[in-house]
Amino acid sequence: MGLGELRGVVALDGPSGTGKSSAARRLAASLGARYLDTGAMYRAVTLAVLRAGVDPADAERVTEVARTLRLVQGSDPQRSTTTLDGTDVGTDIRGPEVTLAVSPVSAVPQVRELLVAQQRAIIAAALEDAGGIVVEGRDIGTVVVPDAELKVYLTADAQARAQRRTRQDNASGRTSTVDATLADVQRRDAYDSSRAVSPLRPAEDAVELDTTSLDLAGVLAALVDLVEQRGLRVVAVGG
Ligand SMILES: Nc1ncnc2c1ncn2[C@@H]1O[C@H](COP(=O)(O)OP(=O)(O)O)[C@@H](O)[C@H]1O
Ligand SMILES: Nc1ccn([C@@H]2O[C@H](COP(=O)(O)OP(=O)(O)O)[C@@H](O)[C@H]2O)c(=O)n1
Repeated sequence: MGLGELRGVVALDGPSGTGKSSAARRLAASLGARYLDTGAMYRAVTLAVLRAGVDPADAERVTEVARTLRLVQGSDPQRSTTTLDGTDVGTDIRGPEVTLAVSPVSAVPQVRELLVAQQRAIIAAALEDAGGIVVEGRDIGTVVVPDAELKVYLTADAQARAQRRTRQDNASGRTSTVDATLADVQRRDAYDSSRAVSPLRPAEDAVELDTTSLDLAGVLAALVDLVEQRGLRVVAVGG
């Protein structure tokens, strides 16, 4: 028997390497729901900024790039796609240049305004089509969907997060060391938490889940429990 279907929005927020993408994708897939990776959208705008030769700190020109690009973010948990002007950029947006520049680009209020509007449209369409969606990012519970049925804020020790991210980078052919990754993780944590607009922080009504000593299966089980407790899982008659 399947796990049943998700009804409503699950918002998953938290810093880098806490397991948001992995857990969100698995949760959505196991509950017949859609999945939205909002970080991929900020990364795609950043890639376009870099390709245009624009300084990520130049808010005016960054806004111009964000206004003119054609960004399409998919919501299929089995195959989460990101395209820029019709071309798949799923690999390029994970590169170190984008990771280095993404925080300043994400701090530009006009960029956030454009992307939040697009995210809300994707979420509305997913609720209409599939009934449920798992959305992950930094401001989902606080700004994008403040009335989400379930908000979870994932945390983990910085060291554990850096180890996970380094393993992931090395597995996808990007050489990095734990020390360098730890420095990057801490730099982005500080930048994302201290920006003026939509800083990274838990929503007041979010459930905090520390994933430091949980494996992915453990994180997924905790999330399924929370979905269940909130009555967000609908089991089809005879299912
Ligand atoms: N609880 C966990 N235990 C072990 N590895 C994990 C755990 N959560 C995530 N990972 C691994 O860490 C890496 C980063 O996870 P990811 O889901 O991309 O984090 P985030 O989206 O929060 O940045 C991935 O390779 C993932 O498989
Ligand atoms: N909802 C979101 C999602 C991401 N972001 C920004 O986008 C960056 C990349 O997000 P991500 O989720 O892809 O990053 P990782 O944690 O996976 O490395 C973050 O460091 C934030 O600066 C944001 O500002 N708001």
